[in-house]
Amino acid sequence: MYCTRNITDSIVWVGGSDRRLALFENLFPIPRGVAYNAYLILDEKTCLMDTVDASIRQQFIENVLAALDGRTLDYLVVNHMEPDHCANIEELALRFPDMKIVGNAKTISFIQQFYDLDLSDRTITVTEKDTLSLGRHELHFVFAPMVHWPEVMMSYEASEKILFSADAFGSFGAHNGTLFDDEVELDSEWMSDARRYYTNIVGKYGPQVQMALKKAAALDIALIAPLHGIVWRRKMTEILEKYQLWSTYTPEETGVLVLYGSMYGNTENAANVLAAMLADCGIHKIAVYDVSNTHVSQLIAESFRYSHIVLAAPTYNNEIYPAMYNYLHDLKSLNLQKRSFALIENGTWGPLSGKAMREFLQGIKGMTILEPSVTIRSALKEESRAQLAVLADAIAASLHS
Ligand SMILES: Cc1cc2nc3c(=O)[nH]c(=O)nc-3n(C[C@H](O)[C@H](O)[C@H](O)COP(=O)(O)O)c2cc1C
Repeated sequence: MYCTRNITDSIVWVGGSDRRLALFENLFPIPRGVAYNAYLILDEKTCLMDTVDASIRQQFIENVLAALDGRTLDYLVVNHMEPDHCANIEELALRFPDMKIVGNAKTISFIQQFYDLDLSDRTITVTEKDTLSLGRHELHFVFAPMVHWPEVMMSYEASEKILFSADAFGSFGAHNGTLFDDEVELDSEWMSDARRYYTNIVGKYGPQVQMALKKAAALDIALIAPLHGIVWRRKMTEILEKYQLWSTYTPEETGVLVLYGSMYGNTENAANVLAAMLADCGIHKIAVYDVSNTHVSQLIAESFRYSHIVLAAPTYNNEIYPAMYNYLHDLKSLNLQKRSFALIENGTWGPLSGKAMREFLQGIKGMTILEPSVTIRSALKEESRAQLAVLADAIAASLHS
């Protein structure tokens, strides 16, 4: 049975949710599931804005057919060619032989790479200068290359002022019947999932997101309809402000993120002691995570959030403890910048993890390493505890500067 909601009188959400998938992109845990959004515009012409993942194909087709109510589908606009949004192009092409597929030149070439579909006479290739009239509704195309694939575009519907934003402004999380930002717990649920989605999937492309935000700023937008997560209509400013911070790598919180790895508990002890010292210094925005039992996508999201990051890791075969290494690798490849770090190393016979972490951080833009770096030889002693106290003071001074 179909399951749809209207986002306006003439535009229907025809997407769906998957609560069975454990890992999005086979990488990211999604305990709250994930939604794949698609939208059908009903006018003199009918126009579908993207499709959905193969996992919810049946629900999606039922939704589209119900919303069409016997009409045919004239256009499919493909804003993003990632398979979780384009998995039903073939199915729709077969069901609606007269349907035209609308995309930019890259989109059309990607369709041919993914599918064996005869596209002759079926495609409309658009540029940013083109418009597509559906009757009362008119679509304009706003290219957003590398947010986060090269073909990505957003479509702006001028009569109802709707931005179909592709993956931008999307989030993990299945819909609970609710669809709009004013129907959900924004801060406790959706914003943290939007942060984890953005930072891990789009985070590397801050400059490209900035370009897309500038283009969006020139539009009069009443509603943002992304391909994942909630539809933004009342709290658009909140997500736009977050995108401004995330895409410029500006911390959301002036506070301290303490990340530690530990086998026998001694580095963990040092992390806890430092956190307590920071609290004694009057710092209360502190978050402590064990890198071994917190998914790296959460560590990345928190790293985009906090201004100061303490890394505490044992030495492991003359290298960085593997779970910390894995985090650092992601952090660097996702291009995080403008952070103050502090380092705590541990080792029993030749501590080297501090030096190795320092080298790893060296290439990060706008990065400061606060001194002293603390060395622990197996377990914290009075001497290394005193070093931690000096480090806590240095972090406090940096936070208050
Ligand atoms: C597989 C393995 C490799 C290690 N490699 C080194 C090393 O190269 N250099 C060193 O000083 N300690 C090394 N250690 C020892 C730990 O780094 C050291 O005991 C540290 O204090 C452990 O901290 P923790 O109590 O937080 O787990 C190694 C330990 C293990 C299990």
